[in-house]
Amino acid sequence: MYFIQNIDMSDAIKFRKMNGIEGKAPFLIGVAGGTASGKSTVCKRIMEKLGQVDMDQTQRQVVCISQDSFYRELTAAEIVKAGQGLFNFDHPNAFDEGLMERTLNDILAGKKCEVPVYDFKNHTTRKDETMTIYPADVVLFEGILVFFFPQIRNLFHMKLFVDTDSDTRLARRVPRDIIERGRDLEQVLNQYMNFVKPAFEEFCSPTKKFADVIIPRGADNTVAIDLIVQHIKDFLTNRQEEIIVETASNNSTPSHVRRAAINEGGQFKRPH
Ligand SMILES: Nc1ncnc2c1ncn2[C@@H]1O[C@H](COP(=O)(O)OP(=O)(O)O)[C@@H](O)[C@H]1O
Ligand SMILES: O=c1ccn([C@@H]2O[C@H](COP(=O)(O)O)[C@@H](O)[C@H]2O)c(=O)[nH]1
Repeated sequence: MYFIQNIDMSDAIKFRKMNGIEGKAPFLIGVAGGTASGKSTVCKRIMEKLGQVDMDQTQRQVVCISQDSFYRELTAAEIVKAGQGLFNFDHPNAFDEGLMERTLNDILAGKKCEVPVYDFKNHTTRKDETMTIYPADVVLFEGILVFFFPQIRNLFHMKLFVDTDSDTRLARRVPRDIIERGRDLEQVLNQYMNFVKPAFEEFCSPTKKFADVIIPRGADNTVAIDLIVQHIKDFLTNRQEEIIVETASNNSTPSHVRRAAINEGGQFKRPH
């Protein structure tokens, strides 16, 4: 058994990625938690600490997808209700469970996927735009109900629950929905009291028991985030080692790439 000291991508890994020879299933991490608990912010911190944010999308080893992309298309009558804050976006029926499951299975099969982009202002997915998800080694999937559906929950290799108290969540949701999602104060508060809070208690909060790691205080909890980042780094290091060994011994790989993999192997350190 050998260890690699850095996690930079080698020529061997780049060759495989560019030629679609990804093969290996990514490590799939589910990130659940109530609205405005800090799920996206925690995922952003993890990506930042892994040096993924400024990287080209095609080269990223870690990618993040939101469950918001999987809100189902509403009927004309439902869109009118949504505009009045009278549609329940916090109920499991608001999501396209089938599309979510098919997409995650494609991602686990190492396929490149197109994911819808959700428009909160109009309560619909953008007709002319999708987000391309390139094969990666680690995929974060965040959303209020990512642990609710058993078929989806069972796909995760690691489950995180961002646990932020409801006062803080409401205090963050109000300005966010007004500034970023085009709502007014009355609409936000009515929706919160009628749908968001009851649905959190009925559908989201009970899924905390499925989590492997609960993150109190969300992105403020740097200790928890650092532990998770270290776990991902360990996974990436092991994955890189496996790919280098396979590439170096695979005769269909061009010889210069095999040589690069063997050279990378020269950096291996024997354990003490
Ligand atoms: N630790 C924090 N301190 C202050 N503001 C935060 C913190 N975490 C998140 N926020 C803010 O709260 C809002 C909701 O956070 P976000 O990460 O989008 O939550 P979620 O993805 O769970 O809905 C955003 O405006 C974000 O900037
Ligand atoms: O059209 C929509 C769709 C969703 N919502 C609300 O969004 C949150 C989930 O997103 P978070 O980023 O996790 O807060 C959910 O509570 C829905 O109520 C919406 O208001 N309008």
